[in-house]
Amino acid sequence: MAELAQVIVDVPTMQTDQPYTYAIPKRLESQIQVGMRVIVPFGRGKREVQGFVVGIDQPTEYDGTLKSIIGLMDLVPVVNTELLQLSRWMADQTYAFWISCLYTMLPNALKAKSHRVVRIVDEVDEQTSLDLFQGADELDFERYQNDPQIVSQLLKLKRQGKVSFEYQVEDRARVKKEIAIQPLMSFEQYEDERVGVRANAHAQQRLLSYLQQIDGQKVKLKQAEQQSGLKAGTFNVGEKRGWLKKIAVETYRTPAGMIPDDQHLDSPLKLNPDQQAAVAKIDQAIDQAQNQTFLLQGVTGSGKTEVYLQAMAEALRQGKTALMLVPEISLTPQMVNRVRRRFGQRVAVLHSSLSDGERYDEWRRIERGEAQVVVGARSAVFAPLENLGLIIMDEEHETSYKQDETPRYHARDVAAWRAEYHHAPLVLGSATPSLESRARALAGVYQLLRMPTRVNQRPLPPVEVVDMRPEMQRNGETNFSDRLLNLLNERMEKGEQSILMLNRRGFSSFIMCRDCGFVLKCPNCDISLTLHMDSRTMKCHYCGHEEPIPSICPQCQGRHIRYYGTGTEKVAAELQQLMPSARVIRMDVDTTRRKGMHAKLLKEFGEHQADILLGTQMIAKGLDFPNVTLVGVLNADTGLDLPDFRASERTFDLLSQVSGRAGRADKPGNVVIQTFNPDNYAIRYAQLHDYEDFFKAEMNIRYQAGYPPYYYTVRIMASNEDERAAAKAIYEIRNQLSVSLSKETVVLGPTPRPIARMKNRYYYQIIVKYKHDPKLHALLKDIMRQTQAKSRQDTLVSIDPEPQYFM
Ligand SMILES: Nc1ncnc2c1ncn2[C@@H]1O[C@H](COP(=O)(O)OP(=O)(O)OP(=O)(O)O)[C@@H](O)[C@H]1O
Ligand SMILES: [Zn+2]
Ligand SMILES: [Zn+2]
Repeated sequence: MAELAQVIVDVPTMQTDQPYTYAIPKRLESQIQVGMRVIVPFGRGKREVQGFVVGIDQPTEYDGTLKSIIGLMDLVPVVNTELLQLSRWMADQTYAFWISCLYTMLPNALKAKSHRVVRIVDEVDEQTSLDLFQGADELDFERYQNDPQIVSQLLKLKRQGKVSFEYQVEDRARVKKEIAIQPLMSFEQYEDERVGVRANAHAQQRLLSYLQQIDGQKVKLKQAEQQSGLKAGTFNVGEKRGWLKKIAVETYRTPAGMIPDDQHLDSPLKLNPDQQAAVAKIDQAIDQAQNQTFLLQGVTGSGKTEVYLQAMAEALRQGKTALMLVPEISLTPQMVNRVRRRFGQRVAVLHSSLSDGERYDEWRRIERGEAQVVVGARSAVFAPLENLGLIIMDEEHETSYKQDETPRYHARDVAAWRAEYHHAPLVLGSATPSLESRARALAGVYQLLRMPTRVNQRPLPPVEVVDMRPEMQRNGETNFSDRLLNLLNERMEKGEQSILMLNRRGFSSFIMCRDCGFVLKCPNCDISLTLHMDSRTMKCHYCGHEEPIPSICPQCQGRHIRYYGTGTEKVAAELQQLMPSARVIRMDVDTTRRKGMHAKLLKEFGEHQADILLGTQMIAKGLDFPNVTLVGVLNADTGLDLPDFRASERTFDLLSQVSGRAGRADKPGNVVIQTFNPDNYAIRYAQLHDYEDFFKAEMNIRYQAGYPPYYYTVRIMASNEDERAAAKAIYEIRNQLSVSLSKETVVLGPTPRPIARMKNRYYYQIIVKYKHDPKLHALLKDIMRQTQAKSRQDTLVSIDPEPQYFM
């Protein structure tokens, strides 16, 4: 009789996606649990891999041929029952491997790295032992793998059967330890010790008093030094005298901006009637554990965040937990602090600028129930909160909620799954809901909650659209219309601030030869290289290729190379010329790359250390600066003519969001949108703050063209270094689909992908549009299975349900 475990192994080349059965050795029987990571032998040889226990069977008879689990990596499960179920569902929905879904849920620190070691298995001569292995019985192969001499020596030993190559799983999650002191005596005993200490040995006397004072408690050494005013040396003396001992205690790395214990918390604001109505509806659903989805459609500055905060407070009052998702770029310190000042220590924050260690610490605080409120970007949707009472997704229309690599999940779907699991409400909030969500609200699937006006009846700012064509004829090439310049100067004089946005979606600075028109392109990909002035190089944003800026045209050897495109740098330079006394903060990928810079720049702007904040899309969302009364959009057009049916929706969203940054407090605001397409409907409706009419117009276009939300879409891509092979693969898939799919389903393509070559691979794609096709899911799973099995032929196939981009 033996117990058996079902294990999903971490083998990237795995052809199947099924759990493997392993025997549980007697010594592990009492410890092993579902959701733990284990180390198991896999395949031939001594290869050891990591795996997840996804099931434990009843004890059964077995014939003894099964391999046994080698060891446990965890003392407690890292994935609970809920997340285990979720991972399985996600694998099915996104056509991904179960193991990748499991890993996606865990913080990086818990993702194991397979590590190779060389172990001596038979006697080797002394010389070898000393030279190669330094007397030890194994060596770290990763360190020597690039030394051909050592490698060949090792290979020789291997042929002689003296060493084995092994895979070892190394756990990267390192708990941070700190030194603490532990008093060893009772109050009276310390009193007795005083006798043996000279009266003028003040430090030691003080230490004794301090130890009496802390009354047997462990105190971190740093803290003890602060509290007692004593130096580390005195504690060493205390240790020698047996008064205390030093121990290592587990500690959390503190992410910047952490609220200290004694911080006073903000009290909730008094809600206006719209907010009150929304909160009441959500609270009711929390109290009754109803799995209702709400669409909170509130204009910019209508106080959606306050609604979220008060609804979360209700969940906590009910003894439950709350999860709030926001797009990465609106996860600003301003926003995080707003939540922290409301809920203090109960908040955990998960965002991408945390180090692996910090993220792991936050994750553990959640997992242990120490944090009951979680705020975070996309992957925070997997936060191991138990007893969820409410999930919020702010800016629900944001495309960054969809992961664009496998597993290609949409956080909105995952959130909906979890809300259902916990019988909890889900609140989707936005000033410009996605067409999909708004259509569901229209159909009654979601409950619509509206907040059509700004807090305190402040008006939405008037928006002017400036046609840049006559401006260019008048003033030559410029990024600033006369109107925008006038307003900028006026704000400066009044001591008010402005935000300028440079729309850079699908757009970059590049160089072109004026003589022959040559554009420098990436040698591996089908796109032009981007100019980076800070590193003085040309970079490819897809594959990372980098080369020096040419001074001579590689094609015609001419010397007239021109810089094209309006990078923020160039705009900042022009602005400085036009307004020499303006203080400008530039915010883009380059100036915010260093950790903490994003926060620092926003803080400076908030403190009015600058008059103008000039930035890319990253400044469009979430910022709430009362002194900002002017917003300028320098180029509304980029992005409008991308080959993507969502281009207009994105432009409308972006313009509405950024306009919403103006005039949020007492002073009224203005918005100027510069464009070469003043008649475009997305720009027109954004000018009028008219979501409803934009929605109608756009829905009509989607209906005509048969796009979401009228149809669902799946994109299937095949890539290969050999272009013909990629094309052949996609044609085969297409043929396979066409014979089985329903009449209503449309297959578009095959076509080369708009960016046809990336990292030296050619891409071909088809788009499947369908309304209801019962066979499609199974067919796609088949295709995935077949193509994985054929992966030796170097063709990669990916299946992307509801793609957000078609580039
Ligand atoms: N009931 C209220 N009373 C007074 N002020 C409020 C109230 N609710 C919100 N505010 C304030 O109004 C401002 C705008 O609110 P908030 O940032 O929550 O709006 P929002 O709808 O989330 O905006 P956006 O979508 O533009 O980011 C904030 O400064 C907030 O503190
Ligand atoms: Zn040239
Ligand atoms: Zn490239």
